[in-house]
Amino acid sequence: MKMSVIGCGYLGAVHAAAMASLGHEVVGVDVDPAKIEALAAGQAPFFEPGLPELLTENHDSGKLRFTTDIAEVAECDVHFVAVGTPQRRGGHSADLTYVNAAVESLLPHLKPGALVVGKSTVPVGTAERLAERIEPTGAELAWNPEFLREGFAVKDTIEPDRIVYGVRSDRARQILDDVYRTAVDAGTPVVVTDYATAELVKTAANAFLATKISFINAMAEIAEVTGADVTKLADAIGHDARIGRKFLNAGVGFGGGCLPKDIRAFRARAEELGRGESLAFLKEIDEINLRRRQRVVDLATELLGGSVYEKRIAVLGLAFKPNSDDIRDSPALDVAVMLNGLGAEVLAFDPEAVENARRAHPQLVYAESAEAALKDAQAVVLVTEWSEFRELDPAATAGLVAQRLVIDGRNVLDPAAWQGAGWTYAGLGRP
Ligand SMILES: NC(=O)c1ccc[n+]([C@@H]2O[C@H](COP(=O)([O-])OP(=O)(O)OC[C@H]3O[C@@H](n4cnc5c(N)ncnc54)[C@H](O)[C@@H]3O)[C@@H](O)[C@H]2O)c1
Ligand SMILES: O=c1ccn([C@@H]2O[C@H](COP(=O)(O)OP(=O)(O)O[C@H]3O[C@H](CO)[C@@H](O)[C@H](O)[C@H]3O)[C@@H](O)[C@H]2O)c(=O)[nH]1
Repeated sequence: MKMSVIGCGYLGAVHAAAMASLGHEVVGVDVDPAKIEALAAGQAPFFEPGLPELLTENHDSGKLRFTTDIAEVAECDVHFVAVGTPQRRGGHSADLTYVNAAVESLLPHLKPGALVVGKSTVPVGTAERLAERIEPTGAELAWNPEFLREGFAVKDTIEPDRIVYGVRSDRARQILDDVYRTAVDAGTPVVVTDYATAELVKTAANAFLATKISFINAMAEIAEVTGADVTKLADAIGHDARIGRKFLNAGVGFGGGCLPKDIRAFRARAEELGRGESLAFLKEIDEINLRRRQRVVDLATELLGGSVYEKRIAVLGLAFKPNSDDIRDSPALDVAVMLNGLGAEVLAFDPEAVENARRAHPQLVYAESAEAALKDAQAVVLVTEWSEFRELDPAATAGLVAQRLVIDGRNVLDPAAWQGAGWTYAGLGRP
């Protein structure tokens, strides 16, 4: 099948490459010439495991090409819309400028019978409105939210755990079945529904995940004043299959280009719909989450004798999570910026995110390696749980620092091992 992917960011680039590897003929379109230039040369413009291989493979087979010229999509039967829906400046709602612009740019190039497929995360009601623009051209709209996780994006796209179609016709459903033939034939659950439900499934899923993380972080806050261990608590409640252990890792909290903005936009949309009270709890979820960043800074202050001013602090991690170079709303970067703002001599390192962090925060000092960041540090703050940080040897690391103080913002180090090597260890919600 011939298809286009409009918007080749974290979601769109992976989607385009994955669709090509499933045998489709794909053209990826983006308004950013630098991104398109990299992708057209078979290079991933961001860090995502498995993406470079997929791009090279499909580039060589001729199944995948990239362009900034929207007119090149005219032959396509299916058009995925995967542009960004960031938080609106100065507000909480989603900025739909890019979705609207992408759809408007597509309209003159849609052939009758073409299917436009919304993948971006949008406020409920958006698809209904966009359909009014698309249907007069003889094309149709479907909403097909995406659930991939950064760091696992290739696998999540090729082998999703479920597929959701919001459709208005059986024909649209059949086209989507053909798009996802490999997964459908492998028995992947497919939920076929209307636009509003499809849009809501996505925001509800992210709201639930955010709630689960903030729930355990609220337990961490209680653990901190009672001497309890939130990691043991998570293990114990997680053994209950109705609760489950996943997404119960307490720490510096959630960030990234999705969870924070999606819960805010969901709440804003509920307010517009006159149901603000239904999602009022998401404000608490957001606040608990942001408090955890402050908690790391407060711990550093307390353990460094009441002030971080002119204290040398190694910050390990800048990306919002490991296996990603994404720094959007990153708790790790936020902690580095807060410490720096308090006058600490921060030396930050991340295996993949330094370049992005440097562009956003040139005032920070970045190290070339974890060892370089640790050198002469008076405190070590681990805020993104890359495996190279989890595997640090406390005895060897002790030789690099000026003072053996580690704040484990992700609760991934073994407190006994670090304490055994002479370190003061502080986790979040664990003694
Ligand atoms: N990143 C993820 O893991 C993920 C997962 C599921 C859903 N989503 C959703 O997918 C959407 C995209 O997210 P992302 O993380 O890829 O964002 P992103 O900012 O990385 O990418 C968006 C891309 O769209 C391009 N763009 C903007 N306007 C355009 C236009 N008119 N025509 C063509 N291209 C245009 C931008 O240049 C950019 O490359 C969002 O709605 C997000 O919530 C993201
Ligand atoms: O127990 C946990 C699990 C995650 N996190 C943090 O939560 C954030 C989000 O993690 P994750 O959900 O793995 O990352 P994303 O790639 O942003 O994926 C989320 O957002 C995507 C975009 O909407 C969805 O497609 C995915 O299904 C959804 O998991 C990160 O900062 C993690 O460090 C925790 O603090 N504790």
